[in-house]
Amino acid sequence: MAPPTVYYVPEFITKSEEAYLLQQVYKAPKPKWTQLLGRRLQNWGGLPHLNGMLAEKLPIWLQQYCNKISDLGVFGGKTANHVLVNEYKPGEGIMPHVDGPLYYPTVTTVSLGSHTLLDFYHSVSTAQDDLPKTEESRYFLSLLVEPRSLLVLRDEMYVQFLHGIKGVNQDIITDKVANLSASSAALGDYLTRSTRVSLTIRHVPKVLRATLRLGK
Ligand SMILES: O=C(O)CCC(=O)C(=O)O
Ligand SMILES: [Fe+2]
Repeated sequence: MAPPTVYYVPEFITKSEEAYLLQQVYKAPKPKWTQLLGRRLQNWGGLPHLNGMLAEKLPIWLQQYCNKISDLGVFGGKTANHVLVNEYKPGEGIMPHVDGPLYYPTVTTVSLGSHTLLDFYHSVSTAQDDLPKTEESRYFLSLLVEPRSLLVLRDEMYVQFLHGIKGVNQDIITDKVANLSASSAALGDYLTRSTRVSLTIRHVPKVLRATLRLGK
């Protein structure tokens, strides 16, 4: 089986690009936000659906970064066409989950405003035995994602593991942080969270094209 693939690129964007992107996110009209339990989000590019996504044109400020990331080749020559903007206040997070089959096999994330710790868990179906497993016993490793970084998760990392963010105000850097050497943190650090905005940039392969048939 292919090893889990993770690319972590610190300082993928500059501070002024970060400020520009945050400004664009907060410029969006209020109805663009969906409030969820523990975070709020903006969906751009269309609503992904098993039958296909009715694609919507991305605004230029997102298209630019879709292009920049796609040019790395992480979507196998395709160009990202979907962006999820998540906003987490300190103490907020996202339950362990898999992203599902709509975007397979690559997910890329640009972080703005704050670091977070992304935690990975073995999925129940890949557990060695069928004893009930606690979240703690399924815990695999964490990745520290810093502001302005790019994270790319591919293939097995995407399929075999759940990912989540704990709803805490502070993260402790342990030896389970797999990308510590690529980050500016050190073992034993306590990192206090501020508001983090993440851009989850993906390629949705199955797209419905709205065809206009007006007359002939
Ligand atoms: O904010 C993040 O980095 C993770 C978001 C996420 O996992 C998702 O939207 O599916
Ligand atoms: Fe996710």
